[in-house]
Amino acid sequence: MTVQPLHAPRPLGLSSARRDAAHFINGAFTQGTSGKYYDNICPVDGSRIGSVPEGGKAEIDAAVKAARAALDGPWGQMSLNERSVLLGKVAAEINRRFDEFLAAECLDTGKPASLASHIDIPRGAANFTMFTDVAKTVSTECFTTPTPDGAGAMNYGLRRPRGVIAVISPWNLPLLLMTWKVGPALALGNTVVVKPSEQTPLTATLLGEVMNSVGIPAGVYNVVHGFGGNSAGEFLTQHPGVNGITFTGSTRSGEALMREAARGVRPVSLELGGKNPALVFADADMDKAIEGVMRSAFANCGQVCLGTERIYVERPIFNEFVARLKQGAEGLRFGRPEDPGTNLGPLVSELHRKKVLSYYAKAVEEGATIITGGGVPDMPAELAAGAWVQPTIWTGLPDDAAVVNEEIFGPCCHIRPFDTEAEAIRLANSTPYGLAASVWTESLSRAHRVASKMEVGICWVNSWFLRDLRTAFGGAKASGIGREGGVHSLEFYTEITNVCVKL
Ligand SMILES: NC(=O)C1=CN([C@@H]2O[C@H](COP(=O)(O)OP(=O)(O)OC[C@H]3O[C@@H](n4cnc5c(N)ncnc54)[C@H](O)[C@@H]3O)[C@@H](O)[C@H]2O)C=CC1
Ligand SMILES: O=C(O)/C=C/C=C(\O)C(=O)O
Repeated sequence: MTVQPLHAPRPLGLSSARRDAAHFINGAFTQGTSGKYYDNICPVDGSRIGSVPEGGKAEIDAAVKAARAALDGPWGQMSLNERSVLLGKVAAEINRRFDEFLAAECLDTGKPASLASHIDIPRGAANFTMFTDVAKTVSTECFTTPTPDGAGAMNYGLRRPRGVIAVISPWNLPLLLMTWKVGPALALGNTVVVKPSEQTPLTATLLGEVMNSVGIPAGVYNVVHGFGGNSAGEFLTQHPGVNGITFTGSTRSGEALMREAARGVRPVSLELGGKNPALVFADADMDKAIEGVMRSAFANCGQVCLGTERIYVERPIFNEFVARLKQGAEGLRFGRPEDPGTNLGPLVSELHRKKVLSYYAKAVEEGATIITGGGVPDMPAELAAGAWVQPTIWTGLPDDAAVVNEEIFGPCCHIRPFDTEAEAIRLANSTPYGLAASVWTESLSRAHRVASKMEVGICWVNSWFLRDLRTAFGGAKASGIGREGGVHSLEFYTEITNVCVKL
């Protein structure tokens, strides 16, 4: 494990004025009326980035009312083509202000700029262009229906926006995951109230400036900051003016949110936790498998819901695989986000570090062999207050160990050997979760056979996080309800009215 040499960090390009978050309601930035604030802390070094206002019922009510008024006003009158032009401008403006978005995301999360500039910010922009294209090309159904008089009837579907959408988003890929919901919601004519994660308020705030500068009408995009339970998040999901709720985050919060959504029978789209397996067969291309599994276990410091925390390796290649993954993990470089050589940032917060370290301790109690890591790295004094943890690999745990069954959301994984394809499939599926899996094999028929048996929403073969935004994205079992992406987003963000015309 190496620690980045400390050079003077290049400025992250965010002016001090933008380090304090603000609500964005009805096209205006506001601190709200609750009078409550909390500090936004940078996980790289524990420094204070700025302040964040905590919204209460008044801010949520104002945001929902603004969203409703926009729906009833100019936004609701716009054609898909007009919305498409405006959302294209949003994407272009994010790209024009790329460095500011990058700086904001890196400050909030501590993630390497090399990662955020490759994934988070470009995807944040792309999420605004992709869904108008889908909406323009996907037709609704049409049936001709025989009637007793012989004249018949014609049925056709009309899509209408669902209304005011509550977007509750997490901290691990803040801009990417928030716009993954805001993009399609707006493309399809809805308006939104966003409650970003309390830990990553900056890019959602910055997006308010973009919305105003390209002429998105006031009230279409609203942001209220705050916490989840008994705070802005819960007040938003409870608000009777909200017509649908879309959420990415933990399964436990998803359950709470679903209870709120039951009032008024509001639809939910939930993308929740995972305990994702990788199956590595003896015929896999070892270099590709190591590269892919390295990313899936350690990218974003393991804080990706699609990440791999359980690795099953066919016995003949088990020792080699473990040795090579260990070598890879030990080659990762901690450092400040702006240092180009950094490929491992801190966890998002000290609180999350406590959770991850509690699993590191539990692994020892449960009898794991620590192949590498297992603790906190020695960091230079300037970074010592950051939320750093070592990338960690374990072997030797029983299948019922907590560490093998519960989502940790850190840079860690357990590796276990298997002997038969049937055993690998059984192990992969023996979890309440069902978000993602990856299968590594050079056998075409095995790849298709095993993929078809995975009880997950997304199965990659010989890859990981290879995303086509037109595909269905979401989780099976306790990993979620519903799918978003491409035409699937149309299902959640619109209501279909069937028109039946008697001829
Ligand atoms: N993408 C994913 O799958 C993510 C999974 N997680 C998992 O969740 C664990 C806990 O992390 P948290 O930050 O607490 O995630 P969380 O799921 O509690 O938070 C995600 C979002 O939901 C909001 N929220 C929480 N409770 C709510 C409620 N009752 N009503 C409305 N909104 C609510 C939060 O304010 C935040 O905006 C992590 O350790 C990780 O295992 C966390 C973040 C993302
Ligand atoms: O939409 C994507 O490509 C990425 C999704 C990642 C998550 O949902 C997550 O990490 O929570």
